[in-house]
Amino acid sequence: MPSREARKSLSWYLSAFRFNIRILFRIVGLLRPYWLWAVAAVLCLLLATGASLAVPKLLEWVIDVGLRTGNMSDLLLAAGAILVVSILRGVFSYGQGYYSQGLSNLVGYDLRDKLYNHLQLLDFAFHDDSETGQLMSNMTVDIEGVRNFIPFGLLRAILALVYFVAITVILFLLDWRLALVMMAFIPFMIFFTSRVGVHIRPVWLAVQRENGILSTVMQESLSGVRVVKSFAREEFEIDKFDKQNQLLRNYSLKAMRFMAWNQPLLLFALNVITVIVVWVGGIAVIDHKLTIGVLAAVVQYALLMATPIRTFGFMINWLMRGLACGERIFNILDTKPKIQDAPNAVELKEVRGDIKFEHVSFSYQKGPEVLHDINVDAKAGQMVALLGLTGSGKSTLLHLLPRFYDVSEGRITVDGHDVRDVTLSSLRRNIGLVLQDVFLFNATIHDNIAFGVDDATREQVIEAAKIARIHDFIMTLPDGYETWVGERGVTLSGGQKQRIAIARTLMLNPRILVLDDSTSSVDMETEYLIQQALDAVMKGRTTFVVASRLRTIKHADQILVLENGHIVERGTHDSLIALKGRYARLYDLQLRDQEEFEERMVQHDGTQFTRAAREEHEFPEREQIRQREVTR
Ligand SMILES: Nc1ncnc2c1ncn2[C@@H]1O[C@H](COP(=O)(O)OP(=O)(O)OP(=O)(O)O)[C@@H](O)[C@H]1O
Repeated sequence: MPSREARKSLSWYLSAFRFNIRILFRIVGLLRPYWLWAVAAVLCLLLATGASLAVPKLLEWVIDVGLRTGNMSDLLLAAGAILVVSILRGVFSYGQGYYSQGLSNLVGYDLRDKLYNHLQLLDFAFHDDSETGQLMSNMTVDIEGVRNFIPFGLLRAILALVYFVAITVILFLLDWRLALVMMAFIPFMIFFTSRVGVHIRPVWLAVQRENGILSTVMQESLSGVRVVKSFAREEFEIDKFDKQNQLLRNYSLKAMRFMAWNQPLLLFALNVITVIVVWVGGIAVIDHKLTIGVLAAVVQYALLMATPIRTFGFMINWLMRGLACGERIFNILDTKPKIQDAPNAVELKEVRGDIKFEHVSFSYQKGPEVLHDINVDAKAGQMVALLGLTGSGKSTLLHLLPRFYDVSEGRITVDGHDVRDVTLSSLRRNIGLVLQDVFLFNATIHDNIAFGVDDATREQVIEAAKIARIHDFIMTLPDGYETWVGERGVTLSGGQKQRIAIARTLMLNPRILVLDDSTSSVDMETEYLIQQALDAVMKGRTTFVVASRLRTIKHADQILVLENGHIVERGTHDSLIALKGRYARLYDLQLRDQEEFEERMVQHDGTQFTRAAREEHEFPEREQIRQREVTR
């Protein structure tokens, strides 16, 4: 009866084996669309193997027949046959390399597409939890791992197996006693290979994981390079990268150490056994029980056995690496987006824009509830402004409308349709978004504005840019609309980026607008332009806006004041001021100085301010308001 420990470890091995086999079958399944390539690769592989295995047999014939009879024509025939077989072997080896590499590239291409498409479909919740660097590493290093596994792991495994079985059969046909001696090698091979396989698999998983972390470190410090430099933390970042790089190097070296041991041990065991074969065979030749030709062929085949053995040692590494990479890729592919079309979802057509939040509560994944029993009734064309301290849940509320996340309780309707009952594409097509963190693509201004619309004309783009009050600025650039916006739009200011984002949203001509308008850090002139752009965009559309500008808030049909995820006050500007509650206090604290400044702005020509006027406006009055708030 095996001990409990042994049983436990046996069952662990079995379940690990089953798990690996499942991944292996899934990787093999990736070959299905290219089965002809796979068949061609295996066929070439078999023929190349057959050709190389024929050579020792021909050699035996040369020795035992050609040399003994001294017949020149027999010798020439044998030499010619060896030449032809060698040429064939070269041709088939080329075919095998061509088809197996082709196959691996085709599978790599497919897998990259599949993974990328899936990443595009996965919801916000998945991306909230994922690191960009890990995903980049999945897309590159892991796919390479699976791709390389096909020629170097899978096809070589077949090659090694075919070689091994064929040589064994030939050895038995040549001399079964010597073949039996050779078979003593098999237990060594199984022992060494499985040991290496078991140990190297977690090491490769660690290598892939650390690779992902390294990508994350790199991606973060490069995209945050301005923060790094402004805090003079270059040394810290270099050190962080170096530590992670060392970790990756150590794991890679560990994997190589396992590898490096495996092959020499296997080859040593094979050589010892070959010596025994020569010794046993030599005695048989001396006793005239065996011809020299047969012994020479047996020794040749024993030496040829080194090829599959070397391949086994090598292939186990690619196999385990491929399985580790496959596991990471399939983990993503198996993640189902939680936000997707219901089976009987309908198209949202001819949207009027009536929006209702009915008893909506929401929490992120397993976190605490951040919105509690939210009720909003926005009629088509109305503007709803959200106001509240930071972290009160304003952005979260906006994100529920286009179904970036699904409500935990209650429902949200557009024209009476629950947003979960309509198709995501039709819902999002009708909702224009300008979010807090404006993201521009590494493309021209034209392409950035036209992003949501296929085949948008330059006229349409210019029209949108004019409404968004960005056209005049674009025309001052040497390349105009063809100006290349750098990665993340770094060549533009915050206010310019925001207006391009507004133009991009305008291109969609949506009936519903969601604006997370928190660009409070721009200068007054830009602020004025953004305000004009927003006014133009909101006209005639149902708008939900997180507003920091008084004009927006004052003109809202409904103002919702949020506090810790609750709507604590609602109404129009005047009714809420009269209420003298939280809104009135926020107004005093944040907005009143804007109003007074706007009044003065009208006296100046609306857009131009002197620095003195701005300072005179901003500091003393804001200070007085704060004083009022403190003494209240
Ligand atoms: N992706 C997320 N995962 C988990 N919690 C989140 C996530 N986004 C926001 N939260 C939490 O939800 C709460 C509400 O955040 P939200 O961003 O909606 O506030 P906000 O009012 O828009 O703040 P701000 O004015 O600063 O943008 C906060 O406690 C925040 O920590």
